[in-house]
Amino acid sequence: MRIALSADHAGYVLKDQLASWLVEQGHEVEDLGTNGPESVDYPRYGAMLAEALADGRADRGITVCGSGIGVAIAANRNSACRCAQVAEPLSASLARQHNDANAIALGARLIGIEMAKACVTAFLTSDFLGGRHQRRVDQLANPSEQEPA
Ligand SMILES: O=C(CO)[C@H](O)[C@H](O)[C@H](O)COP(=O)(O)O
Repeated sequence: MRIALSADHAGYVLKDQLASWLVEQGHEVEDLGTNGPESVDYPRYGAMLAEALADGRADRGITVCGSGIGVAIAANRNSACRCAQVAEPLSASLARQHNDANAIALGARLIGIEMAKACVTAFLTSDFLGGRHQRRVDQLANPSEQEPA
């Protein structure tokens, strides 16, 4: 699978660990940075991840900041991106099964490498269930099709 990764300064160590591990597993990884501890601003890194998904360079995305929240908010400003902030594997599976998430955001200050790998494995191996979930995902892209309350 082609997987794009990005991180801010709080997440780059975890991002690099995940990138090496994913390459070992045979995935094609695009590392969008950042690549050092200098303080950077997360909106750029969330946005770059979403752009890699939007233009078709990546099938899935993983983005990391201190909490996973900032990069997720930034990535989700691009309508091509459905990014779920997750801290355990069940949420990562549900993000695929119900939300057809094409990206996850991890918090490097919240979870360690083994939990991060468990989340990524669940994200990469779970399939979208379609059906009623497809209707809802379609509504995300086109809010005018939402059913009245
Ligand atoms: O966006 C965040 C919080 O929602 C991320 O966790 C950032 O990595 C964090 O805000 C960075 O904080 P720092 O004090 O500038 O290292």
